Amino acid sequence: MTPAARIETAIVCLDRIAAGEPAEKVLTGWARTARHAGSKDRAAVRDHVFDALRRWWSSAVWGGDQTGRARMIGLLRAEGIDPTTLFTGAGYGPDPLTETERASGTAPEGVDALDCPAWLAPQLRASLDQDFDPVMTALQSRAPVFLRANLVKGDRDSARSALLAEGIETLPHPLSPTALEVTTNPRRVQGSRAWADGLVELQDAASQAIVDLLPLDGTRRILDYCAGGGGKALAMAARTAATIHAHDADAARMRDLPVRAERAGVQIRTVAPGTLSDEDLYDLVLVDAPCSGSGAWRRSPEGKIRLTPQALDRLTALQDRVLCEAVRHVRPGGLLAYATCSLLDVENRARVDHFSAGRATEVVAERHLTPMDGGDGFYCALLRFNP
Ligand SMILES: C[S@@+](CC[C@H](N)C(=O)[O-])C[C@H]1O[C@@H](n2cnc3c(N)ncnc32)[C@H](O)[C@@H]1O
Repeated sequence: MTPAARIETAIVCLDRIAAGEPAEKVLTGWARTARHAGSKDRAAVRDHVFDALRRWWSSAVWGGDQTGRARMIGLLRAEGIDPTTLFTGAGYGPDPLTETERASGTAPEGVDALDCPAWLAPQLRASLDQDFDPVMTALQSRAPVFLRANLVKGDRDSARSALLAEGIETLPHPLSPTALEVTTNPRRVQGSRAWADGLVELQDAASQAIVDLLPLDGTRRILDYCAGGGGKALAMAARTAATIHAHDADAARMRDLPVRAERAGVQIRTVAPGTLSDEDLYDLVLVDAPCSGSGAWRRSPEGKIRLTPQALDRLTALQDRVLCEAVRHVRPGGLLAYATCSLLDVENRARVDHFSAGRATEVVAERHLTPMDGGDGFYCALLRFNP
């Protein structure tokens, strides 16, 4: 595919996404039928689409309209590239710009320039304070690729050397003693020997830092109540000999966990939803709660355009419910860790305060991370239950 043809394909995908179809479904649907497209074409189309999602509002203002075509024109203008060099109509590329398109489009201002959903700006501003502008700016760019060195199989240096031998360069990242930032060939990681042998796992550095915060020494039984794919359960298992149980309301989300645990050389027992009883008590229960994902909008930018006030209300109600369910499994004197990848106070400290009201709990540690720290935005509070 020519560079222009990749842009034309991204335009078609963006129009379907704007009409409500999920981005992943649109991209995989296109890739399945596009026999002429090689792996570099697929990656380039995906990058165009995700760049436009991250810059949903600014690209539309630069391009002068809300269409996929205007957004791609806008992205090029924002990067200082004259769109007429690619919009020529040649080689399955987009048609030349009309007179109206040439005359339209301006530099975005205010929340549009930051690609912040206008309705959410007051809440994000209040939550982030003076970091609002730099965090929103950071969320307009792609996320770095991070790995977690698996301490069961070696240390961070040995993982680095093994990756380097396969042409993958990394740098230690200060957010966690296990974090490596991939600086060359990130797309090779999952085909590498180091990954297949379980020396490293793909995991955001902030996610690793949240696990570092958990006091695992001295714990015998840990419940990961919202385990999902098990990223945090695996990171905990690499640091402790405690028994770890992984639970999720949606059992299908834990489907790959046994294979991942085997690759990592750790043991995690999955617990089917609905099978935990009130007698199942743990020293530590982690609630990595379903949330807006606003801290991870670099990685999953579609969330930024789909979130609505109603969806946020539903999420905070769900967070309250999950906390109430999970606390039944904390032993007296045990710990409950509440985490989200959200930047919003309403999903973070406000939920902890709401939950703690009238309960004999004490917040013993709390951490807020934003993309300014290098990884995703994350929040974690550690609560002790006084018997
Ligand atoms: C943020 S994700 C977890 C990510 C995971 N801990 C990781 O590190 O990879 C939140 C998870 O909560 C689960 N969930 C939603 N409602 C739940 C509930 N009532 N009880 C338990 N899990 C729930 C979702 O299915 C989802 O997998």
